[in-house]
This record gives sequence, C-alpha cells and structure tokens, in this order.
Amino acid sequence: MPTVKYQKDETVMGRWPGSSLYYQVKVVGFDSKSQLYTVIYKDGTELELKEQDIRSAAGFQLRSRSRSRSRSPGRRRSRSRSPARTTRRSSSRTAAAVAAAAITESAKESSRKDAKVKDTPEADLSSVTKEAENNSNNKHEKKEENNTANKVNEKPEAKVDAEPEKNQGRYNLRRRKDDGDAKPVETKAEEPEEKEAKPAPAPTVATTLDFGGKIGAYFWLLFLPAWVLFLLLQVNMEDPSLVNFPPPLPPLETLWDTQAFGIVILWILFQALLYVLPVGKLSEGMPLRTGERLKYRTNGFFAIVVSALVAVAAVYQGIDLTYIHSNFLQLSVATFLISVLLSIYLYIRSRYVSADQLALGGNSGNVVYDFFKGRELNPRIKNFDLKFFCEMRPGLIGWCLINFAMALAEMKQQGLDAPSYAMILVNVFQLLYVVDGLWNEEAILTTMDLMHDGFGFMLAFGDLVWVPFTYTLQAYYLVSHPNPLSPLVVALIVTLKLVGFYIFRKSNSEKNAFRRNPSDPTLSYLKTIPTATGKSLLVSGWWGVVRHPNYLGDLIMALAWSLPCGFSHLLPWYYMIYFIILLVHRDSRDMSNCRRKYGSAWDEYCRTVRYRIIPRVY
Ligand SMILES: NC(=O)C1=CN([C@@H]2O[C@H](COP(=O)(O)OP(=O)(O)OC[C@H]3O[C@@H](n4cnc5c(N)ncnc54)[C@H](OP(=O)(O)O)[C@@H]3O)[C@@H](O)[C@H]2O)C=CC1
Ligand SMILES: CC(C)CCC[C@@H](C)[C@H]1CC=C2C3=C(CC[C@@]21C)[C@@]1(C)CC[C@H](O)C[C@@H]1CC3
Repeated sequence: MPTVKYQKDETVMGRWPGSSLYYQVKVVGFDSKSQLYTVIYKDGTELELKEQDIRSAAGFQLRSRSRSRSRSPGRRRSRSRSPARTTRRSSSRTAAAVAAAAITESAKESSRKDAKVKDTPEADLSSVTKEAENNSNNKHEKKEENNTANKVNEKPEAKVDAEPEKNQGRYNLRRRKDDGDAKPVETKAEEPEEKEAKPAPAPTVATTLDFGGKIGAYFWLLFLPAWVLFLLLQVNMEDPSLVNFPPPLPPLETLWDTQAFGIVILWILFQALLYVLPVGKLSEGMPLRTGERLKYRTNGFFAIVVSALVAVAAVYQGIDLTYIHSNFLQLSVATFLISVLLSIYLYIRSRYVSADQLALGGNSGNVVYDFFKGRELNPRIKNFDLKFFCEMRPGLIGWCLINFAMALAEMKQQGLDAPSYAMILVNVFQLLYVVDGLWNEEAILTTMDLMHDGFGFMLAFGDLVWVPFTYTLQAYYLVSHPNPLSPLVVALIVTLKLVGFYIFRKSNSEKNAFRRNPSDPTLSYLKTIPTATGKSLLVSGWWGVVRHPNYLGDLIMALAWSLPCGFSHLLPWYYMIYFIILLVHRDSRDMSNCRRKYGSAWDEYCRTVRYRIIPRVY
C-alpha cells in the first residue's frame, strides 16, 4: 500500500464505531475502491474504518502520558463513581479486570456495581494494549490482557482490581457527563477536528458471505419461489404424499388473476393505513451506528384487532372468505410479484443512501447477492419504516386471516357446523403467536432482522410471501385432510404449546428488557459479561441456559402446531423441519455476527453457556 497513510501491519488507534473511544488496532489492509482500512482490534474484532477514524499511535501515546499526569479518564471516573473508586486502589490493576468487574457473582451486592459499571463503555472494555502494559512494567498485568474469560468466577474484589490509566489502549475524546470539573482532554488542542464527535464510520465488516455467497443468492432467488409453488400445488392434492411428486403444474395463465392482485394491494394499503394512524406508542429502536435511535409506531395489536373486526364484519356481510382458499395460488403469485417490485425499489434506493445507512453484510458489491440480502438497514419513506411494516403487518396479520379463511373452508367442504379440534388448535396456537408478537412489538426492535439485516428480496419475500403462504399450510392441509383428536390428545398438545410459549416469551422479554435498560433493577440478579462495545451479554437467567432459549421455545411451539395434523403426511410437518433448519442457520449466523462484534467476550460467553438451543443436546 505505497500511497496510503497507514501501512499494513502498522499499529494505530482506531475509533470504535458509534463512539468517541479509540483503541489500539492493527492495519490489515486497505481497499482503494471504498477507501476503507480493514483493522483488527485486540480482541479479534475486525472492522473497516475510514481514514478520518484512525489516528497514529505515536500521537496518542504522547497525549495519553500527558493526560495521565494531569487527570486520566480512569481517575476522573474514580472520583465520581463510588463503586469504581472503592475498588481501584491496587497498582496491579488492568482494564480487563475492570471489565470483569461487571460479571456479577453474588446477586445483589455486585449487581449494584453492575448497574453503574457494566454498560459504561469506559468501564467495560476488555481491550488492553500490550505496549501500555510494558510501560507499566508489571508482568502480572500481561496475563489479563483481553481476557474477561478468566474472571467469571472470581470474587468481585479481585475483579475490579484495575488501573485503567496505565493500561487501557483506548482514549475517550469526548467529555463525559460524569467528568465533573474535568477539563476537556488534551487532544482537543492538538487536533481541533476532534472537538465534536463525528458521525460513526460505516464499518462494512470484511466477512464471508451468508447463504452460500454469490452463487447461493442466484440459487435462493430461483429456489424460494419455486419451493412455495411446489408446496401450494402439493397441499392441493388429494394425496399430498411424496410418492406423488411432482404435483401437476396448472396452465400458467391460471396463475395470474387481476382480482387477486387487487385484493393483495388493498390488504397491504389497509395495513399501511392502520400503521400510520397516530394510535399507540412511538417506540425507540436500538441505537444505530450513528448513535441515532429511530422511532417506530408500535400499534400492531391495534392493527390486528381492527383487522379481526373487519374480517368478522365481512363474513356477516356475506363476503365469502373461502375465496382465499380457492384462489390461494393466484393470491400467492400476486404477492410474489409485489415482493419482487418492492425488492427492486429497495435495491435502487439503496444505491443513493450514505454508507452509514447500509447494513453490514449486504454490501458485497455483487448486484445479485446484494439484491437478495438487502443493502439498506432501515429504508424509510418519511417516518414509514418499510422493513418493520412488512415484517410485522401484512404478512403476519395475513397469516391469521388466511387461517381463519381455512377454518371457514373446512366447515364448508366437510359440512361442519364448527371447525374441527385440529383446525381450532392450529388457528388458536398461531393466532396466539402472532398476537403475542404484535403485543410485544417493541421486542422485535431488538431482533437480528431489525437490528442487523438489510431489507432486500430475502426479507421482502419472506415477510410478504413465505410467512402467509407457507406458515398456513397446516390449516390448508386440514381443510381436506381431517384428523380427529381425542380430548386427551388435545390437552397434551395444549400443554406442549404452553410450555413452548412460556420459554419463548420469557426469554425474549428478558433479553429485550435487558437491552433496553441494562440497569433495570428487576434484572439485577442476572450475571453479565461486559464487552468492548459497551453492551453486556447475559450469562445467567434464560440466556445462561442455552445461547438461544427463545429458539428452543419457538421449536416446541412449532411441534405443537404440527401434531394436530397427525402423521399421515409429511407436508404438515414441513414447518417444523423448515424451522429447525432456519433456526440452526440463524443461530450460526448470529454466532459469527456476535463473535465479530464482541470478540473475546463472545468466546467467553460461549465457554460459559455451552449449548446453543437444546440443553445438553445441541
Ligand atoms: N417464526 C419464525 O419464522 C421466526 C421466529 N423467530 C423468532 O423471533 C425471535 C427473535 O429471533 P432472532 O432475531 O433470530 O434472535 P434473537 O432475538 O435471539 O437476537 C439475537 C441477538 O440477541 C443479542 N444477544 C445474543 N445473546 C445475548 C445475550 N447472552 N445477552 C444479551 N443479548 C444477547 C445479540 O444482539 P445484540 O448483542 O446486538 O443486542 C444477538 O445478535 C426468536 O424468538 C425467534 O425464535 C425468528 C425467526 C423466524
Ligand atoms: C425466505 C427465507 C427462507 C426466510 C425468511 C425468514 C422470515 C420468514 C422470518 C425471518 C424472521 C422472522 C421473524 C418473524 C416472522 C418470520 C420472519 C420474518 C416474527 C415476526 C414472527 C413473530 C415473532 O413473535 C417474532 C418473529 C421475529 C422474526
């Protein structure tokens, strides 16, 4: 890299995205096209940074020494925060130990410490520079470099044994609220451009591509719609067993129906109208890389209640909702077209947004992959958030409407006065799932899709087509494949569903509450691991049982959704099989994202919580 400012293998100071903290990093590459440096942090986190977010290490060391003499961030903290002050006396203190202080061992006493320490970036850091350690001439400190791991089981007194001013390889250029009368740090005089924190860089993480990369994207683009078509043709057969593969393809012209297209458009517009109504809460999303927090209208519960009233009123007005059953294929084709048009729009608009609005990972430079994966993180038209709306409204509420229509179709087709037990169970279980999701809509803001994934074909198709047209297969199947259930079997299935639901809801709520307010006193009994980002990871409670307790609950519920359909065919078990694959893949995607984000703290979490989804099994 002859013409660039920082050279490969050079040790420099890199700003942590979204903050004004600088860490010692090593330059591992420079991309002349994007003008971004790939740097690696001490804990293994790899990011791409702009030149303006990098400083030479020499300048920093000088300034840090002069600051140490006057007033270090560590000292300033210890003056203003009692828990830190009482524990920072020893001279063998390291930043890693400060980080470890946030791992709580005995509930109340240490959780009080946690509330003050654990989510404060300055106190949480586990990145320690070797160079700084050498300066301190204390060999003992070296052992603790970058290692929150060994601290999990130490006593709190030992954990907080740290002297950050000597050892931390990061510097805060912004005056903190708790600085008291502290003067702005010295760097300001030398580097005036640092006076105000600049917007965070757009760290497009150098990573392997998900979903089989570029070739995979072509495959999924063709396979997913074909698979939905196959499932819908299969479920329509009298004997939908695998021996009857492939199902006959109807004449292509019958797949298109303008009326069905109009109905889908009306449905989406109706949901959009409910979404924009100034009813319900305006919730804040998680902080973006820029530090900004978007607002979301979380009135999903209101939307499903109004939709249900409209559906019931329509039935009383004589509108035949079984139209949905008899025109299922046409409705799905129309929705598919809408999802493709939406994805094209999303891709085009993503070409015009700034780098910090792009998601990590959907920005490979390959048009097909980026179209599939999605580039823009939060595409919005004014305040209308397209990703949030699509994920939570037309498809999810549409799923319940379709199930309801299937129950009516079952009654019509089988001459029943009321739906079968099996149909009632499937309807009620899935309705509960959706209503719960909408009731706790705010919790969606802390899920992977909302926080990390770009909005492209995968989610547009997933939200609009995949969810309403494949998650309803069990109800569709029951319309013409009755499966009588005894009251005992009904009771057992209901129990299973409730167990799954309890695990799912409790674990999701725990993480959501913790992410929203890590100092929440009701969570003070939970143990946490601090990370270099300033966020902590839960290591006890539900998230200490397995790494994805919410997936476990969801899988148990999925089992309860398939059981009412019996064992005559594989088709109603399709959701269960698909869901295992989806969640195992999501788990591994999340693992690598978190590993990249949290570095060694994540490794420590994985060592402490060994199983991913099923305790002692997986
Ligand atoms: N029915 C369906 O089709 C689907 C349902 N779901 C359900 O939706 C829900 C959300 O799933 P999903 O978004 O995949 O994943 P999660 O809600 O599990 O979110 C994962 C994120 O949680 C944070 N996290 C992970 N471990 C910890 C920890 N120990 N302490 C604190 N935070 C942690 C991390 O984000 P960070 O640290 O950045 O906050 C991580 O990226 C689940 O219940 C899932 O079952 C999901 C997919 C499909
Ligand atoms: C088309 C692909 C193969 C996969 C598409 C995946 C999507 C269908 C799912 C990705 C994450 C989802 C979530 C939900 C529905 C399914 C999708 C969109 C929920 C909204 C369902 C209700 C829960 O309460 C929350 C879920 C969040 C994740």
